Amino acid sequence: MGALPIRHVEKPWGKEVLPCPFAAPAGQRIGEIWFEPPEQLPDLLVKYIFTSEKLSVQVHPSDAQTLSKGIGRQGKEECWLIVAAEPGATLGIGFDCAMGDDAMRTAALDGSIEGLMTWHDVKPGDFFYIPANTVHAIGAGVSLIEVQQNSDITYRLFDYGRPRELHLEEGVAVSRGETYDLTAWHKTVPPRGTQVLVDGPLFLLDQVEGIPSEEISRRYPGPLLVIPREGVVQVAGETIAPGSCALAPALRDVAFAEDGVCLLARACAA
Ligand SMILES: O=P(O)(O)OC[C@H]1O[C@@H](O)[C@@H](O)[C@@H](O)[C@@H]1O
Repeated sequence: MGALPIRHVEKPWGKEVLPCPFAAPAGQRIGEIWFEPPEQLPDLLVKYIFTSEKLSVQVHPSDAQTLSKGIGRQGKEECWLIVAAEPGATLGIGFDCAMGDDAMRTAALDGSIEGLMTWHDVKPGDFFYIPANTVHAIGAGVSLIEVQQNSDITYRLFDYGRPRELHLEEGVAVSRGETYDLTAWHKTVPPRGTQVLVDGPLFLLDQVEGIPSEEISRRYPGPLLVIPREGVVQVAGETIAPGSCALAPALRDVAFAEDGVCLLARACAA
């Protein structure tokens, strides 16, 4: 119980200098900080992502697609809360115009896929849910918190010529050549206040200011992850500060500060 172990993941698009309270080990370009999923809540992975360059143009399969391929129980849906963004920072999500498989394959091969995607300007507090099969590429100059299904199945369609593996056929097979529906999947999250960010069907995510209401308590009847954003929380007596993520056996084991803000997350029953 308590603070989850942290894993630093090097990425070609990561950063050698991370924003406070994080620190990259000397000489390493860290792109992701993972909080190792605990046994009691194995289906969710929380990460901080820090970018100095664009990530690959990529797509993830759904639960049904991974199951039918025999490559696991979970596909990968994910969501992003932007915590910092340099001026002009963007995220590529979906396409400006509808596109078929052949056009997508050709565009991925010649790199024009980047220009066909819709690049959304971002600022702190922007929140995006990325359903499986949505083609996406996080841009340069952002720090974000990602909550995702605990699966590492990423199909890269295009990687700006970096010498990493691509997964063109698998990727095209599960990609939707569609516009991203901002009305359905984007929210604006003020730095304070209580707000439901994700309401299933795969997981729940809430921002909570102060002491959780009865309504929030009903959404979290069992083990949950607590991610402080502003101020510390105590989880079973352990102090958890911003930049950490803790497992709590239940909401009653968490002492929230009246003026604190944190994120709560749990997976939905399979
Ligand atoms: O394939 P690269 O560019 O390293 O990006 C991989 C990363 O992409 C992001 O969109 C998220 O899905 C992360 O969970 C993932 O680790």
